[in-house]
Amino acid sequence: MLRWLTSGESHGEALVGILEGLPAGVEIVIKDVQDALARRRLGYGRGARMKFEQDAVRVLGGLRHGVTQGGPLAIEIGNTEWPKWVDVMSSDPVPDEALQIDAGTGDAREIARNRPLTRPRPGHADLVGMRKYGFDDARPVLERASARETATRVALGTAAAKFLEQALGVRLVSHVTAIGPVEVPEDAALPTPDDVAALDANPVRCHDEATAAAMVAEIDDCKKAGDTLGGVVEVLAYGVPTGLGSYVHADRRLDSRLAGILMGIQAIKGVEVGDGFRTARRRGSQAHDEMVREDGTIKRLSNRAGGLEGGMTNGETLRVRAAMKPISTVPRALRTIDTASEDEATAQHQRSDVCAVPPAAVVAEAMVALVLAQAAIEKFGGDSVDEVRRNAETYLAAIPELQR
Ligand SMILES: Cc1cc2nc3c(=O)[nH]c(=O)nc-3n(C[C@H](O)[C@H](O)[C@H](O)COP(=O)(O)O)c2cc1C
Ligand SMILES: C=C(O[C@@H]1CC(C(=O)O)=C[C@@H](OP(=O)(O)O)[C@H]1O)C(=O)O
Repeated sequence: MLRWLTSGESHGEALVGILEGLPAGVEIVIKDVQDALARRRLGYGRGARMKFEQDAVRVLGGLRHGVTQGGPLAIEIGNTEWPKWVDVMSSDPVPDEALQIDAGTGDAREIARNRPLTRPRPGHADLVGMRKYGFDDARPVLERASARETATRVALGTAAAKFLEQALGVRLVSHVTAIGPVEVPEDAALPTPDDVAALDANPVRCHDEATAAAMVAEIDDCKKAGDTLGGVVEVLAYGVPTGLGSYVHADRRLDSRLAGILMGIQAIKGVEVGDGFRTARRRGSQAHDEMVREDGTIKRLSNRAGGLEGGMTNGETLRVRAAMKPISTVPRALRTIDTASEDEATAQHQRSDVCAVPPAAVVAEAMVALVLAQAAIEKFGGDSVDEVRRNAETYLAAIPELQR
């Protein structure tokens, strides 16, 4: 069984992630995690914080000499913003004076940091979190609801992706298919693992050059207007063995597990598998993937299902999409209320991303890697990479000739 947990706040000292159940023998070095985190920081439209903060990675357990040992993998990502937040986010109580900055002479940013947040921002967890956990300050809500936490998911997802590649030859690709109203044409070629370096280098992680340029222009336009944008990301997994997931029960279906995990990313509001909602508008003859036998093996004439039938991988490329809502902290401040008075208010905005769709693609890729690794370990078992590989080969070799 593969499971994971994350802990930590956006402006706390560090985030921590634990991945338990990863087989021994996965080759991974700290630089792999740093590189993955660097990819998550990329993207045109990201806010000021991405420019000055670094992800300070430490591996605290589970890895020895660049090889996983079978025990829980523990990764710490230090927030280099921490020195500014030592008092506000202190785990031990601090004297009141530590948080009181002179309103006349103090630094405006510091005053804003220290003051209780009583103007909940529409689109964020602020108001409901205050009600639910009994806070009169939205600070603790936003600290944990923040997508800063996705850094930990990407770190853990890196280990899952290394396992998938080394044990099964699976390779993942993530890209952006829409930013606001600007979309990649429906018939555009899908990126492959060979395109990953070019996607990393593209400012909006888009495979189609003309669309990428239009996306950048849309972000510029939106920024000028004091507004924010969402979009759509797609994750592709190449080389996934057939038979991960199951049709026998709802919670064992791989499509339900992928949808759940992708919806668990902050700001994701919809998930599509394969052609997704477009399939619903087609007739059956145009919706499914016909099979023919070619050179002794089964070949599909299309991949509209996105590599999933009956909640199981069918051996075709896995293809899932996630739709992200526009960033909630809108510079052109939205109306809100004040929980400390009856005054009308506008939501606080200091700094924020205008568009975080490119990093959301990297986060979605990490989440798909974790779910696929989990499903692969369930299907094949094994305590080491070699054992998982052997078990997978034996299973695949036992599939009757006429079903291959
Ligand atoms: C990679 C990433 C970066 C984000 N950056 C911001 C940001 O800078 N400002 C903001 O208001 N929301 C940002 N968000 C979105 C918020 O965290 C999210 O809208 C908020 O948690 C509420 O969304 P929910 O209703 O889906 O939880 C980001 C989301 C992701 C995935
Ligand atoms: C720090 C990250 O993303 C943050 C996610 C986020 C939010 O509200 O979700 C708000 C912003 O942080 P702040 O409010 O401190 O400016 C982003 O920078 C990150 O992705 O590493």
